[in-house]
Amino acid sequence: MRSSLLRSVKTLARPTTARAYSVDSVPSRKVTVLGAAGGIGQPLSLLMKLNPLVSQLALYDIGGTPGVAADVSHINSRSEVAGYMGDDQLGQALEGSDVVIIPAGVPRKPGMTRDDLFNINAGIVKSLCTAIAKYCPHAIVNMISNPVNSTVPIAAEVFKKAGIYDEKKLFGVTTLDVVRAKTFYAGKANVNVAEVNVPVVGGHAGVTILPLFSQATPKANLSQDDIQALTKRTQDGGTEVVEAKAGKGSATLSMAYAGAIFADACLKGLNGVPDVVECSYVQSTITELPFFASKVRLGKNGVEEVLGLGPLSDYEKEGLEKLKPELKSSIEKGIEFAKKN
Ligand SMILES: NC(=O)C1=CN([C@@H]2O[C@H](COP(=O)(O)OP(=O)(O)OC[C@H]3O[C@@H](n4cnc5c(N)ncnc54)[C@H](O)[C@@H]3O)[C@@H](O)[C@H]2O)C=CC1
Ligand SMILES: O=C([O-])CC(=O)C(=O)O
Repeated sequence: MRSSLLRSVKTLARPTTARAYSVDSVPSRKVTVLGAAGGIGQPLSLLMKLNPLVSQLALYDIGGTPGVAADVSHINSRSEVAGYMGDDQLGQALEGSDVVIIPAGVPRKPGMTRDDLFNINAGIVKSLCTAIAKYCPHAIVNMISNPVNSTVPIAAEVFKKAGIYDEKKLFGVTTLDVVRAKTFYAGKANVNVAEVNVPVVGGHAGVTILPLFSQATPKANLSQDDIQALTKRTQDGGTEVVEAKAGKGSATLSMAYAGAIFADACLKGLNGVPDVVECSYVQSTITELPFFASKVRLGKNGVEEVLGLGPLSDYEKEGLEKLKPELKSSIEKGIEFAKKN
């Protein structure tokens, strides 16, 4: 997955006018980024512009999108780029969209939890999802805005109220947890990072992030202390960046990368590429919780199959039980907000 994205980037960066891919064989796909002028939005828009599966790229924000769109549009890759700004243009940005990526909302500052963002971001997500229901009810939605554990249930409720909810099309983007787990594992196990796979399940906040290092490949003989340290570092990865940025926001570049990987997987699934599997926070029955992140097979309609957890170590089993109360209450908080407002 990552290597194919890098291949696309390299191909498109080549200084040649020859087409490195056949546009005719690739279906037209419109991707909309909501929050496109932000810290994540800008590099994510760049990466989506480099993706040859995208034919139309719509960049929406409450401000700043004309500049971002003009800038990105000069890149000599397949997609046509258009910028949209403000409520009046939201419908146009969304109309006909196949995949909507949402990195809109405020990021954390040091000392805050993701849940501290709820009060502002819940309303933003609700209004954007109301517009999605109206203008592109069949689009796949990639939710990045935090707290993901609650914003995905909010989106589901908004879509249910509008009568268009399709659980196969709503995804909480947890790819950054996987990206981090892979990087940290490769460092500790001293293996080639490009070959590493680690599923990360649960949710996207603190202890709800549960990396399954017992299933990591290539296998390495790590001590229990190492596994615990890797688990904690993955769970605290976002906080590590928030603290390093010291008040200037949270992960943006690594998130843009992760968001681009996940959107690319959704597009591949839509286009009928077989065996596209990524971890994502989706409606789920693999535990008693209604939303849960696990490996998901992506297909022409979005989620094709929510895959099970596989064998867990005792440490992971314990982690799974520990995360459930927090994840449950974040889900309930989202549902309650959407029902009340
Ligand atoms: N799922 C994940 O793994 C991650 C999620 N995040 C979350 O992503 C969100 C965005 O983070 P950043 O890009 O760093 O923040 P940012 O503040 O740099 O950018 C957010 C953008 O959203 C825009 N925005 C605000 N209200 C909007 C609305 N109603 N419609 C459209 N756009 C709107 C703002 O104008 C701004 O351009 C935060 O909630 C953050 O916590 C961040 C990193 C990882
Ligand atoms: O930590 C944050 O606030 C942003 C985020 O979700 C991450 O980096 O994983």
